[in-house]
Amino acid sequence: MSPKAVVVGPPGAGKTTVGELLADKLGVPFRDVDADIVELAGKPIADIFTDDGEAEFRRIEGEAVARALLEHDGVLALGGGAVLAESTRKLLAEHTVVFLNVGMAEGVRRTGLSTARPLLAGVNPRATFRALLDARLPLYREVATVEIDTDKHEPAGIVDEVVKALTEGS
Ligand SMILES: Nc1ncnc2c1ncn2[C@@H]1O[C@H](COP(=O)(O)OP(=O)(O)O)[C@@H](O)[C@H]1O
Ligand SMILES: O=C(O)C1=C[C@@H](OP(=O)(O)O)[C@@H](O)[C@H](O)C1
Ligand SMILES: [Mg+2]
Repeated sequence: MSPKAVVVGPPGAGKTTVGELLADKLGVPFRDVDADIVELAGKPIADIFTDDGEAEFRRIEGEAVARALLEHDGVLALGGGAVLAESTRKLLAEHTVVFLNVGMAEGVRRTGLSTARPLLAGVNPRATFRALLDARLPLYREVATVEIDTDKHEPAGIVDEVVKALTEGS
């Protein structure tokens, strides 16, 4: 059993939103590792960061991704920082991985109103987002089968692009 597609990318790229629509389109189930983590920990992600720290969140995340890759055969969305773990990047080498990209301005706009992402909750979200992109872009590209820029398109259009890119690549 293996996911039809694993979706990675920065916060606000639309992994959850587009991932769900993509699963609908392909007629397969959708699973989001962030939701798995919330269920496992029994509390929201912001509370895990506050109570237990980022390192503990990443430990739980690494295990949750590994389990989901084994168990899920639909579309699987990861959290934006899952690719930071080398062990996760190694596992992803065996999978079809869709990298949804988003630029700093649009990423900050999309995530700006939410308090659910503790990493972006600081005083300067634009600088934080910029630094996050600089650190992670090479990692997303290392694992990606296809890369789709989401800045200028609605989720439904992005789904069509993903399906096209995956069909062309297979
Ligand atoms: N292509 C898009 N255009 C406009 N808004 C979007 C797009 N993709 C996602 N969004 C919005 O951005 C926010 C973050 O989307 P989400 O799917 O949670 O991203 P991620 O899971 O990658 O962090 C949501 O409010 C969502 O509706
Ligand atoms: O970028 C990150 O490090 C994170 C992104 C979040 O998921 P989304 O990318 O779905 O927002 C969530 O896993 C956590 O807040 C950490
Ligand atoms: Mg998400």
